[in-house]
Amino acid sequence: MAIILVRAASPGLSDAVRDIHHGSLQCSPSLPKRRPVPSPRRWMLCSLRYACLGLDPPRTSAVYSSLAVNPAGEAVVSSEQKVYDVVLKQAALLKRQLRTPVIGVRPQDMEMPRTGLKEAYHRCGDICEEYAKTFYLGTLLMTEERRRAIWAIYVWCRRTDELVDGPNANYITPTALDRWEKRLEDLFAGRPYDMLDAALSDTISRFPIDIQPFRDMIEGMRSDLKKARYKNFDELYMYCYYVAGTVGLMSVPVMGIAPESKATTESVYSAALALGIANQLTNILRDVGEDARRGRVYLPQDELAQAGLSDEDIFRGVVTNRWRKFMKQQITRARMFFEEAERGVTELSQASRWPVWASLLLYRQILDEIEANDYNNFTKRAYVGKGKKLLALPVAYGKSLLLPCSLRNSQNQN
Ligand SMILES: CC(C)=CCC/C(C)=C/CC/C(C)=C/CC/C(C)=C/[C@@H]1[C@@H](COP(=O)(O)OP(=O)(O)O)[C@]1(C)CC/C=C(\C)CC/C=C(\C)CCC=C(C)C
Ligand SMILES: [Mn+2]
Repeated sequence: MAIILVRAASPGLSDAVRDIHHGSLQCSPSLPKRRPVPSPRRWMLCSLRYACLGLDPPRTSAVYSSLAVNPAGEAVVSSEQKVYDVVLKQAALLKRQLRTPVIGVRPQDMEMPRTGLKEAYHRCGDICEEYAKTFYLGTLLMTEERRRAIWAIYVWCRRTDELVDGPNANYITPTALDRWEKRLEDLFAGRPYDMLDAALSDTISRFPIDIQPFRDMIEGMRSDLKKARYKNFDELYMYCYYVAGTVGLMSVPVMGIAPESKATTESVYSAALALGIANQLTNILRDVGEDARRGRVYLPQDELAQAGLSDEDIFRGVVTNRWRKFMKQQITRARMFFEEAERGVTELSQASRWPVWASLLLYRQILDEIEANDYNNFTKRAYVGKGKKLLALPVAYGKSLLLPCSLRNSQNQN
């Protein structure tokens, strides 16, 4: 049996990789079963996305409908529908837990003095500041408890990403990810392995956070280990949910919904999911050249083919009119997800809105920079300059003062 210790020293990100590499923890991951629930709203959204892009929705893929037919003629559930089921489940859990708060493992019950916990959160804040300075600044406006919780979640996500994207990525195996998942289960059970885990363990005892988005992020890292191509947008959507949509779902219970908001919990979760998807699509469009040099093409293969492009064009890295046209479509789609997300930000509790607006505005500007670079994302990294970054902060602050959309709409109706 594994003995789990809370380490006294403060570990860095690379320690996490080493720990799970040398650790002896095992587990058999079990993904929750998903139920196909056709939803007219999702169907409309998906078909709209295709129509606006001027793309033919491939008949063999399930992108534009909640239920579709695969090449073998079987009915399949689209990724958007599968993920929407997760959204519904998370929203239901949040509503239930807010009605009957469960007393979890409180910090005082854990075998770590309060000063240790303080130090753990402090370290999470430092890591967050080091890796995501603007976002860290935004969190400073949040209440202390929420800010620390977001730092702890950020650090867990960053460590998870670092496993497959960091300097030791070549040594990471599916077994190592299984061990990371076992560690996750342990910290959810109040048995953190190190001090950074302890901060998250404390956070999940204070906020109604579910384990599923965390498990799903690890699943995304598993897929990164074995998959370097995406047949269509349906496959890419699932990947984006795993590695980024999950972040949105993890964050909502901490950020909180404004007490005056009239929006449904599901719609706020949907917006959070959309922001994660939008960010990840943007990240993929920014990093086309960098990813290609690692042998990875995240862009949907069928859409590349429809545009008369192939992997070879990407490896060659020459900006042609075909490429520009293709990129315009991809950018349009990413912007649609940002638009969907915008509606949800205003529904968050007032103090949480600023960092989310800031990150939305800043990340979306990367798309403008790709355009400004004449779509050369092969050799030029789209980068938002300091001036524009600084300007986004007061704009985000102004937006965070607006009343929730749901309230404005209901006032207009009265
Ligand atoms: C305020 C805010 C943004 C809170 C989220 C904080 C948080 C917990 C972030 C974790 C991010 C993270 C480390 C994810 C791991 C996987 C990963 C790296 C995903 C990519 C992020 C960008 O990273 P970067 O540019 O550094 O990429 P490289 O590694 O260099 O390639 C992603 C593109 C995804 C990030 C996704 C989000 C930040 C989701 C944000 C959504 C919300 C906070 C929900 C807000 C609520 C509503 C209602 C809209
Ligand atoms: Mn990237």
